[in-house]
Formats: sequence, C-alpha cells, structure tokens
Amino acid sequence: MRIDVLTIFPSFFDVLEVSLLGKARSAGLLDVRVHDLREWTHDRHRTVDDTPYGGGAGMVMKPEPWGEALDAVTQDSERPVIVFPSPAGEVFSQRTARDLVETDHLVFGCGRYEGIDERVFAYAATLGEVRLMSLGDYVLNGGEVAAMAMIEAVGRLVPGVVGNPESLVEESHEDGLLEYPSYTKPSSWRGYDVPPILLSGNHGAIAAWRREQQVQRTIERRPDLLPGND
Ligand SMILES: COc1cc(COC(=O)c2cn[nH]c2)cc(-c2cccnc2)c1
Repeated sequence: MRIDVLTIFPSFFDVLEVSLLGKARSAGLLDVRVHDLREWTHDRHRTVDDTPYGGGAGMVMKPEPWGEALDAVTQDSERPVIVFPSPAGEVFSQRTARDLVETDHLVFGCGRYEGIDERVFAYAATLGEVRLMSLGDYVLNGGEVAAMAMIEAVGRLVPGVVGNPESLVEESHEDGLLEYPSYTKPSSWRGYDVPPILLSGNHGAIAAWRREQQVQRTIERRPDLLPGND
C-alpha cells in the first residue's frame, strides 16, 4: 500500500520512522511519502492561505497549491482514495480502517486554519474517491493528528505489519465489542489478584469468561456498539 500525506508540517510525521510503521516501511510493506504543501507554492512567502470570501474569522487554505499537489501525488495512480481529516467528515472507525486497508493508494490531505477552499474537494473527486473523515466530534487545529491516527489504524492492518495477526482479531472493536481485561505476572500484586479462572488452565471456561467480560464492559461503557443500538 502506498500512502501520500500532504501537509504544511511534514516533520510532524517523522515519528512514523520509529514506530511499528517504521519497520513496515523498511520491509516494503508500506510506502509512506510525506510532502510539504508549500512545494507547490510559487510566491516568495510560499503562501497557502488567504482571507475567506464573505468575511468571517480566520483564514482559508488556497485552492491552487492543493490542486497542483494532488495532481502530482496522484499522477501515476489508478484510483486513489483521498482522505481529508475534517470535523465535517464521516466518523472514522475500525470498520473504516478495514475498508481503507484494501486500497492500493491512500492520500491524506491535512487541512489547517479554518479549512480548505471547498473547490479543492470537488477537484479532488476528479482524481479519485474523496472521503472527509472525522476522528470524533471535536475540532483540532489541523488534520495532521487525525491523519496520523488513521495511518496507524490502517497501516497496522496491512498483512505482515503486525507480528502476530492473531492479535488483530482479538481486539477491541474487531468483533464489535470492547476487549476483555488482560493480566500478566505476578499473579498477586499489591493485594490485587489475577481472576483465578485465568490460572485454571481450563481454556473453554477462560474463553467464556472473557466473552462475558467483553459483553459486560460494552454494556457499561459503550452500549451504542451493541447490535440494534445503531
Ligand atoms: C479540512 O478542514 C478542516 C480540518 C481540520 C482538522 O481536522 C479536525 O479538526 C478533525 C478531524 N477529525 N476530527 C476533527 C479543522 C478544521 C477547522 C478548524 C477550525 C474551525 N473549523 C474547522 C477544518
């Protein structure tokens, strides 16, 4: 999978070198390319924003740099999916991550300021599938944090990126429920004991107990995830 990121803060993504995704990149499983949007500005001040038509506070990202940047990163790509992190987007979930990991080429357009000129989304739709994507109902100063989260959520689903694919299945939200509690040595710690069932060696009973814990936690913390509640 190829991932291109367009941002005015390219160094923000340096951390991708060190994390799990760093290994995936060097193993050739993920091809992540980060670009400074200002590469596609031509004035002395490398301007990417301007005042909004119609007035209002703040600045809006100019369409020209985005048009040239999107042309450049999609030029040798069949059908890219172009994701713009935005408070006005569809909510990103594990299901979205599973959907996006099937894509050959993902482009993340990180907006700043009060947003990107709307015509950029219309133009981008002539280059690929455009998806405005929100991490949740809050506003960030820019799309970079959201893009990083989405890149990690999608990247770790690429076959070979996570050592033990088994661990991908037993995860929170993979089966629609929150994950069961986990414990490791010592079996007693500061007066807190590991639930005895987990020391019993009875794998059938352990699986049943874990499932029960998942259901209980989901009812308590995220009833919205339960079937029939969406
Ligand atoms: C593309 O247009 C954007 C993008 C972003 C950054 O993304 C998020 O904030 C986000 C992504 N998931 N959840 C929130 C922010 C604004 C923005 C800022 C201030 C006022 N209004 C809008 C606009």
